[in-house]
Amino acid sequence: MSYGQAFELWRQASQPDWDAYTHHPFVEGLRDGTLPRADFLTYLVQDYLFLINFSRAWALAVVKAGDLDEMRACSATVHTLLDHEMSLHVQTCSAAGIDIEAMVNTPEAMTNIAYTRYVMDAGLSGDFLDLLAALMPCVLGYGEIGLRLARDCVPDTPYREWIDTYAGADYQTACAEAGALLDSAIRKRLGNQPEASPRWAMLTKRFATATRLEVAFWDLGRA
Ligand SMILES: Cc1ncc(CN)c(N)n1
Repeated sequence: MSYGQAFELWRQASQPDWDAYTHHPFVEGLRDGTLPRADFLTYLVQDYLFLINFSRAWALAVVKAGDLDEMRACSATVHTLLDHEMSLHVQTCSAAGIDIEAMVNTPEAMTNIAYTRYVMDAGLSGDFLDLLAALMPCVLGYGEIGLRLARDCVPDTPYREWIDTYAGADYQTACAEAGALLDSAIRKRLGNQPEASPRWAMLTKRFATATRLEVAFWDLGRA
């Protein structure tokens, strides 16, 4: 599955952090089923809080978009986050006796604050491309992780539902559309040779920083 040209270039430029993100011990624990349930639930509650702020950042992308097609693509992502991805968190936590009130009343971990506010700042202080560069590791990294784990996980991992959410058609379509949005937004603003633009290095750096914040986010589940 390809998520577009800019993603491929930024992904390569962000090594070895990209692999540290997508092959983190937490991810391997999901794959082989050894991740302790308590760690998973700690992560899921923090991730629920993360997704609330992350949805706000995609809503900011609607504001920063340059035309109706970009607005539609960003608002579709807000909808996917709020009405699909977060259901996984609510249902899994509810089955473990953690209700929504308990989730929203959990204090945000510092790493969580650092990540979502970094993304929000990219959008507030920068333009649409700055914001997209900071948003992409989240969306596309989980797409890549989901596909790999669906292929390589042990058959009886208790984390099959999580894996299926990110490997599933809905999430993979969202990834393909996000990658296409990124390529088209770059082409519209920087032309056909974006790597030659003076902005390219900063955009690459934003993607790399968000990737490092993803690595740190997995560690929340180990608290
Ligand atoms: C921290 C984080 N990064 C990415 C995703 C996938 N949208 C997520 N749910 N949480």
